[in-house]
Amino acid sequence: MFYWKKKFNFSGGSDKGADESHGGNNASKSSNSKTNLSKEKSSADIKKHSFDSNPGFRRQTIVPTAQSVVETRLSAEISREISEQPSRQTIDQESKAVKKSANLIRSSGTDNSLMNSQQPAQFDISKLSISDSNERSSEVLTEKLSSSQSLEKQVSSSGILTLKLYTGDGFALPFPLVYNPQLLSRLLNSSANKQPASKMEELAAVMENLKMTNNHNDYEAIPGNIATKYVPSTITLPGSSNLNPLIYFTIEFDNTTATIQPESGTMDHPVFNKISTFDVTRKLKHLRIDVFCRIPSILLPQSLLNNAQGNDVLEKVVNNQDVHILTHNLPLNLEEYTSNSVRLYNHKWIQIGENGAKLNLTIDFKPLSDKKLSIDDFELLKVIGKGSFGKVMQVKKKDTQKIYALKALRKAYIVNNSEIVHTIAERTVLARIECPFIVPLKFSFQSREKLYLVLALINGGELFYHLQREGRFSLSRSRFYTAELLVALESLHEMDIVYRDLKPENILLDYQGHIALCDFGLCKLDMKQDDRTSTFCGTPEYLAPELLLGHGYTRVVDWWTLGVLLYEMLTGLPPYYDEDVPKMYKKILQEPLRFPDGFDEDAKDLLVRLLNRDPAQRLGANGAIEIKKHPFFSQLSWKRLTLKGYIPPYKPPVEDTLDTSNFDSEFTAQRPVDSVVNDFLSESVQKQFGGWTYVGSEQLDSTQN
Ligand SMILES: Nc1ncnc2c1ncn2[C@@H]1O[C@H](COP(=O)(O)OP(=O)(O)OP(=O)(O)O)[C@@H](O)[C@H]1O
Repeated sequence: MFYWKKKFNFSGGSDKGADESHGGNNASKSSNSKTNLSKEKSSADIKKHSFDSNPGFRRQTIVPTAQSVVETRLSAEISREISEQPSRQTIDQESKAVKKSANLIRSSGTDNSLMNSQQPAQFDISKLSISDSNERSSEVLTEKLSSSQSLEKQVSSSGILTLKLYTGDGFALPFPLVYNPQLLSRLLNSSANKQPASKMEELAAVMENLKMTNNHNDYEAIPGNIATKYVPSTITLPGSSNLNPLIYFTIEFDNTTATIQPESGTMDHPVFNKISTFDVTRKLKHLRIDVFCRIPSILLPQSLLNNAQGNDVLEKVVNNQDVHILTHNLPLNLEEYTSNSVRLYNHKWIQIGENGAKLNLTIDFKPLSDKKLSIDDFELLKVIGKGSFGKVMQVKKKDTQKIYALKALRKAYIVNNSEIVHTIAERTVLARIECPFIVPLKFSFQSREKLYLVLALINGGELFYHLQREGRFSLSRSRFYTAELLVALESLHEMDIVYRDLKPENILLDYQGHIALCDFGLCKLDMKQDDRTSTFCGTPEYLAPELLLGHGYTRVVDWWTLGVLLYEMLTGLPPYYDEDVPKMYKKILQEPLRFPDGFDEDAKDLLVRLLNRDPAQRLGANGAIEIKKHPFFSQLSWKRLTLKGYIPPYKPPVEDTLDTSNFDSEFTAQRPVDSVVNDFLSESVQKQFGGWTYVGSEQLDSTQN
């Protein structure tokens, strides 16, 4: 898409030094050498950057700053112009500039033929509301901290879960394999765990038998349930000394995943003898087990290869992608165990598939006292991204060997940019929320200079990166992501949290291709159904009209952004995009919503309703359920979706948790260090970070560490 090409070439503005160690809140964002626009940069600044050869434009979030107030005024002025109300008599220095921009916009000319549902809402714009500066005051901070303190359970829920996986049995493939004795015997012999030659003889007899019973002379396919008995679980491909698993398992707890590959055995009967540990910081009810196969297409019968098109599973094999075989949620009931170590399963055979597939395993849970963590408890592996206030690294927790994402934030920058409230809000939201589509916080801790968030590592890449590569997504893929995001936003709203910054840049894909929403820096807490706020923040392309008009908005703004995202996924372009940001704001406020020819009717209807400029009439104004009931989602079972029960339409290429190939090499090539800083912060400032620490229970401590 042209837009993506342009975005990809969007030139960064001032580069004030992105390194967290070198200061500045101007860090470039992750992926593809982001623009180095400061987080404070207004959208008016953004428009000034020319499209040239600088790769990797990511849209910048606007956070509430003095500049935002100017922006709010600008928006109000624009709407004043649009509504053709008389402009203000007295013009101060700031509003002069504003007026100039507004005139500029007017002279550019617009199409005023509005669709009915797109009529700009009639807001009273006569009085300007200034940015919700209360949100930033330290009194409010103290209030928020104490309210989150009282809201949180003071029960410890931390511990370590140890899983020992011994062996499996009864795994079948969802498609047949080629019966090519030569190829198969080569495979059997090349495998690290050579199968006895008698296996080939046995298979020949089975095939002979099948041929007879099917009365079929040229039978070339071994049925999927029989093939697995003869094909090794791991093979060494010619010319390689690496062991390649043909079947592998992922164990997922609280979005932290372990990939377990067999060490020997057949696909039907894999032998593992592997141990994996998980940090428990919340007592989830299940451990999720997924089984995948990775079959080289050479093993598919020619007749299947010829007919692979249109068959999801076969297309994956042809394209060298892994195929999902089955999912099982293993009950844990951890909430029953708080003080004693317990063996939950003892060498037990667990039935995990309908057709007799089972696993033999042991699971132990050991509660831990809430030990405070420090950076020394982690091995720093790779830099994977940059946020505005610091970098994000892939790390290994030394005791459990689990891989996480660690976000380090420098306190001095947070204080200098009056971001304490938003930072604490991010940590609070992450600790409270239990939604499968939101990246969970595992731990948070602090030093005198820095704050640290330890998050599940989501390594399938940003949705932004995938959309950028592919230009647009298919209808079913867009529907899948929209549905999972709808559930994520719904769970935030249920906790009276408004998200405010939905965009592909803040959405990660996990190793299976499910959504994980990240970056909660713009969330606002305690926003009940009809509560209003007026902070001017978000991302220009995604700003809702009521937010632009600056007269207060409710959490319904999130449904507008969901509409913008769906439109962008389907067309490759946000609905009212313009290079010139003030023009874009004007379009958001008044331009009709247009669709390309042949646009799906249900999608169109949903978008018209989500992108309704009147928040009171917008779909979702009465809760997420309204959106869930729309015909666009009629084929979905929301229950199944919420259990991650649908196989994602796209599986990112992810080997295991160590795999960082979906992150920009600009970051992964950097040396992972926790930079030493010597900022001095007074005790009273330090106190404001008192509630940061989290090790599984809401320990809102008042001490430094
Ligand atoms: N849990 C995670 N797993 C994998 N990558 C992550 C994770 N969290 C963040 N990242 C990567 O690090 C980048 C920066 O993180 P994030 O957006 O949270 O920082 P930020 O400072 O809040 O950014 P912003 O400047 O948008 O406020 C993300 O874009 C993403 O690529």
